[in-house]
Amino acid sequence: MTLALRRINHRRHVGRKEEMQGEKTTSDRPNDPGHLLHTGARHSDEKMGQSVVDFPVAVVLPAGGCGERTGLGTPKQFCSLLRRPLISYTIDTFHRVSWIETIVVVVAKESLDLMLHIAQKFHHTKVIVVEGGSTRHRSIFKGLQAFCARAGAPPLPRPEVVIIHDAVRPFVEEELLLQLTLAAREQGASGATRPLVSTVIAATSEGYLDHSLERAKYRASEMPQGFLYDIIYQAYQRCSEFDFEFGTECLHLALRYSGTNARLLNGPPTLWKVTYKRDLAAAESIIKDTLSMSACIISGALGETAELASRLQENLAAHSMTVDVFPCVKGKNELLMKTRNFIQISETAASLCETREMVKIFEEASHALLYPVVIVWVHLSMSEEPCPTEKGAELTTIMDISTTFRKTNILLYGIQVIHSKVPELWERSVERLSQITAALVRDRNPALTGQLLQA
Ligand SMILES: Nc1ccn([C@@H]2O[C@H](COP(=O)(O)OP(=O)(O)OP(=O)(O)O)[C@@H](O)[C@H]2O)c(=O)n1
Ligand SMILES: O=P(O)(O)OC[C@@H](O)[C@@H](O)[C@@H](O)CO
Repeated sequence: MTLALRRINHRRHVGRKEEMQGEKTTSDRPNDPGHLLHTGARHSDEKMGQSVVDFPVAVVLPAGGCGERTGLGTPKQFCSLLRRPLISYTIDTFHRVSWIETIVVVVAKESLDLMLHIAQKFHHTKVIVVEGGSTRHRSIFKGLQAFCARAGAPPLPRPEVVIIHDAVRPFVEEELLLQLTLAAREQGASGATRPLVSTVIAATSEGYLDHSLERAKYRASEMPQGFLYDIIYQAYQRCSEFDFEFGTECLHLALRYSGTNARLLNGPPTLWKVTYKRDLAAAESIIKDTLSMSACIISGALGETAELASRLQENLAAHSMTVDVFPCVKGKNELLMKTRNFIQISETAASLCETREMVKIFEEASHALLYPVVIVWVHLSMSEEPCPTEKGAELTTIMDISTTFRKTNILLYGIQVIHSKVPELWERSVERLSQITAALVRDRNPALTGQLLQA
């Protein structure tokens, strides 16, 4: 689908002076990042969702704000996490849901071209970009209007259910989307909620406590939210200027203007919204956690490298990494596509040819397009005095090919480890190798690519 750019009237976003939203809620269950991002295998939910969602579903992602509360010059939805804009992570989650047909992204006029570029660069082919409004509600309404006949642009197929989700909430689960969609189809509206962390109080105009609310009776309203398209569209058609300007709750509009009481669903702690600068760091940390949970060691067939592979596998488990070991990756393309971290152990630089072969498969499949792939090349030197010229040659090779790989988001690191005959020295080297490898996989720092580190 070509990306259609709809220039619908637009006025600049004027920062709303809303109460600062509460902090991210504390986790009432382990914040397991593993399921948040589709970093490899497709989810079985997609098949399940496809069987029950036999009606058209679309998404509207309001992304027209300027992110004033981050204090950054770039609107937070376009700030990079692991060299990819935050909004692309949110889009990708919806993009992978097979029963979602269209994703309307609503951005400020000055971000239209940038958003189109992001959609094209990261293959977000379900995306339609429209111009937003001066407030979030106005932007959402612009997004909904993309499904109506508009002068100068063909309307999009009208969905039965529309999911509205803040573009700056990157961690949303497909299972929740399915529940909200089915609830919205049945009830007319549905929304995700979380327990309140702080108590809500009302202040007098002089700045004193007027009263506080009984926290147990209230919930925090999060996103995503689902609506029968006609319900929410009618609500926005009837929405007052005050609500357009100062409102923050779509569920309220559905109740007030369409008489629809939304069904409320408990959402996971991952629904938090990136609001402040520190939330960007938190989001990147969660993405790194997700990407560094598993790895594949390619050990070659030699006894020494296989033995080191097994030691490394054991030690990386202590870094909460699930590691598979294979002598080679020939014929394992499916495995390659599910893995983001590779550790190649060899006694000679010749194995870098196999690395090149692996990277060729990644490039053909655009495997590293959305998430960086890490390759740690471990050179096991059986000689206590490695030959300096050989080491120099290896370093040059590593530096050369890592520069080429980085262009396709593949990060190649080198580590040399000397197989000392002194057991204590060898043990220490293996431990250091494990720590360096775990750190390289976890941090995915482009600055260290092409180096030959010493374990
Ligand atoms: N005129 C606006 C204002 C906000 N949003 C979007 O609504 C979502 C939630 O809003 P918020 O977190 O408040 O974003 P900003 O308005 O950008 O933040 P700030 O209030 O700090 O400026 C964001 O994805 C934001 O881009 C929008 O589409 N159009
Ligand atoms: O006020 P903000 O623009 O930061 O947040 C908008 C929404 O995310 C917020 O109102 C949720 O509680 C959903 O209704």
